[in-house]
Amino acid sequence: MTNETLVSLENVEVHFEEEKGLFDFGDPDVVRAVDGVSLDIEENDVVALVGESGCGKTTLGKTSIGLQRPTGGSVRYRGQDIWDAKDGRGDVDTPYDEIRRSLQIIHQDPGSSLNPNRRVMKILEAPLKRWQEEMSAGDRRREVLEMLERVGMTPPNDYAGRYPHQLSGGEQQRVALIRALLMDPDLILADEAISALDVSLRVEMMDLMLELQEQFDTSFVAVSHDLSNARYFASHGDGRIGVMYLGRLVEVGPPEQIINNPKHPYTKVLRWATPDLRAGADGGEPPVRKIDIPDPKNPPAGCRFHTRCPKAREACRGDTQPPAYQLSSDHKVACFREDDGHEYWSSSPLPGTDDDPDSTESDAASSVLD
Ligand SMILES: Nc1ncnc2c1ncn2[C@@H]1O[C@H](COP(=O)(O)OP(=O)(O)OP(=O)(O)O)[C@@H](O)[C@H]1O
Repeated sequence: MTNETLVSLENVEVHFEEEKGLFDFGDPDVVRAVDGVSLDIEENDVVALVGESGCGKTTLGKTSIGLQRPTGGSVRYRGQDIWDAKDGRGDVDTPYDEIRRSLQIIHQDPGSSLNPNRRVMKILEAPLKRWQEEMSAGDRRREVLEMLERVGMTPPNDYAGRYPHQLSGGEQQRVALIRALLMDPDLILADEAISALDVSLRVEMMDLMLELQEQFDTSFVAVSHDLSNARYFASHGDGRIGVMYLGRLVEVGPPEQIINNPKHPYTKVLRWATPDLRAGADGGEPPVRKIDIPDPKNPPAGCRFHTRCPKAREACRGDTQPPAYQLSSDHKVACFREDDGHEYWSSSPLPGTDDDPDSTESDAASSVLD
């Protein structure tokens, strides 16, 4: 991994205003899908975003590739603010078209993103026609066939002549991956790109993405609700796992740190909730006080996780959200417990937490996540 920053998110917010009914005159409800996230994505980087449904993974992923406009903060591609480039504000060093080409996406359901009326050859020639206008028709076809062969779709001529519905889910996802790569992108967002595949095909697809990542010098942001898959992808790609909770990035770090030595109490919950990873100390009750995830339209003050956290104290529900404490060059945690001098340590444990002297049995429930 080189240290050149490709995409830099600084204090990014994405707040969605919910539509009101015709006779509903109050202020619109605001969903804080992403709320104050900073993250640098390097060249040849791999970042796997994990967290419960609705925590903002997809929104953050789309914001990283310029598909979602943030309502606050900035998103830069090689130093150029993406939305300034789009709106033509200030001196634009990198044109928006180039940014769009460099930041690509593959979706969970490739079937719906591939034109059902076009054969694979036509689908895959399109990006080359658009971005490499000087390429001859013969070279274009050769390149497409070579890519099909590279991803194991052989004989390539046969696959090139098929329509998307004549491909399996795994083959459709390969075509979507080739189409993204033919744009010669710097970063691909893989949004739950393997979750619709049979379990047996998931590792194969992750291996293929990582193999091509090396060959094409591309970075990946992978959105996943499964911590084991995120671990596989991030560890084989020499990358990081980012754990999200209610719009916040609560921990980001190398996969082995996140799995074997998680620092944020919420990361421990995620590990507990992942059967493949639940072992030893995690074997018993879930390390959480309440199952219910708070409403993202009305998130708790202070640390977003304090209503469920078994370590929460009075200081966690104050006005301040925990900043990201840097534990090592690539490991950050947003929990007051990482600051030895924080008032957390002198404040009273909240009722029902591990340190509450009046607490008896944990009132944790037996199932935590969906
Ligand atoms: N266009 C939108 N308009 C309004 N609310 C939205 C919009 N997109 C997302 N949201 C809301 O923002 C929050 C975060 O959604 P997002 O899809 O980013 O979460 P996620 O972690 O990717 O969830 P999942 O794993 O279920 O896809 C959710 O409460 C969702 O309902």
